Amino acid sequence: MRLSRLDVQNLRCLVDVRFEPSPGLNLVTGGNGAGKTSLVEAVHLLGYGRSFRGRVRDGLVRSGQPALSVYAEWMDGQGRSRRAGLRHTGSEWEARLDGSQAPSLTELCAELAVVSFEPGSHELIAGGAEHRRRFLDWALFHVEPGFLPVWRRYARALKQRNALLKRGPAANALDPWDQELVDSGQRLSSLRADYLARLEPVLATTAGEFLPELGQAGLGFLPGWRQSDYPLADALLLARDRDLALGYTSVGPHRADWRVDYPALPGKEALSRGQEKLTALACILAQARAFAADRGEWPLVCLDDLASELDQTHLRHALAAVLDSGAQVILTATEAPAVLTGDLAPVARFHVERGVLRQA
Ligand SMILES: Nc1ncnc2c1ncn2[C@@H]1O[C@H](COP(=O)(O)OP(=O)(O)OP(=O)(O)O)[C@@H](O)[C@H]1O
Repeated sequence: MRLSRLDVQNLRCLVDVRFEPSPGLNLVTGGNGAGKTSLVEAVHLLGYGRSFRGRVRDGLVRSGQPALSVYAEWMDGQGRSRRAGLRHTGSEWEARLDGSQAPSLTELCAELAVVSFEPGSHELIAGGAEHRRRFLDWALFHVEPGFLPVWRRYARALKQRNALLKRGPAANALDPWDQELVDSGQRLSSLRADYLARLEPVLATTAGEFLPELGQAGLGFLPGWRQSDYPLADALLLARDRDLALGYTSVGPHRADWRVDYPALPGKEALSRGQEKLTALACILAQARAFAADRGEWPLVCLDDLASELDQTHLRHALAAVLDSGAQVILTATEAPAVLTGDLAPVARFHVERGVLRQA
């Protein structure tokens, strides 16, 4: 995946910016509030339909403007030129992919694979399970063609079941939706478990590069019900009275989670903030490596403000790991990190000031 052009209009402080990154390492420097993260958010928006700082309606559109727009051109793994554009008002959007109307944002996001590490990424380890489910489902969305239909079936059945639970129905009205949840949920869960099993050795290698002192990292999957005790159908039945009282479905794959285990530590609570960040970075890079192994090309790697998150040694390891693979990287920093002055890789330099980007 090689981004060659990114045009951004009216996204936070970026009024009208054109970014033409090189295929390798791109360093974007600028002072606080200059617009570095906004540039990375523009890339992320095309890859995820949202920012890592929230949804478009949460302040992504420049104040006083009706909509933002982002346009990108890139080369995919098969050497084909691709282009995509998105205009978003915060509530409504229109998107084009290779010159045609994109029927859904999902379709757009399936084409441009992006992984981002940013100052909030430690939430992947320290935050709620929704961060980790999103991480897991992003990977499956890109590498497992059967995932999206199953995920949609499950989400629809869950919505219907929850609506019935809120109304306090006759219990047997739940039966067809329980069956649908079981059929799609078991499949969803086994796709997630299989993916984590494939990711585990990649994570062990990657985490070993950053945190060798913690021993070999392992991954534990928590499917969202006590799978080792009973199947999902029984879990739903057993939870039915509680679900009726709560008004929502309390067990199932929508409550799934996963965790990173280190033999040297009793649990994730024992990680320092820096170790949380390094573990999150290892997970994100492992995910990108696993993506590359499946798809034959690396996703675009965005590393926002990485130098303020890591010490120089870890920064060098992280950049070397990504750049050795030939991935395209967008790295932002208030100042050029010292490790970039060595022989790491050729660097294309850009500078942003009050929302105006220029090649440095
Ligand atoms: N909706 C908006 N409309 C206009 N300006 C905005 C909007 N949201 C944020 N901003 C401004 O855009 C800038 C955001 O910059 P950004 O977060 O990209 O900075 P940065 O270069 O990453 O800075 P830092 O180094 O401090 O993280 C800030 O100056 C902020 O005040």
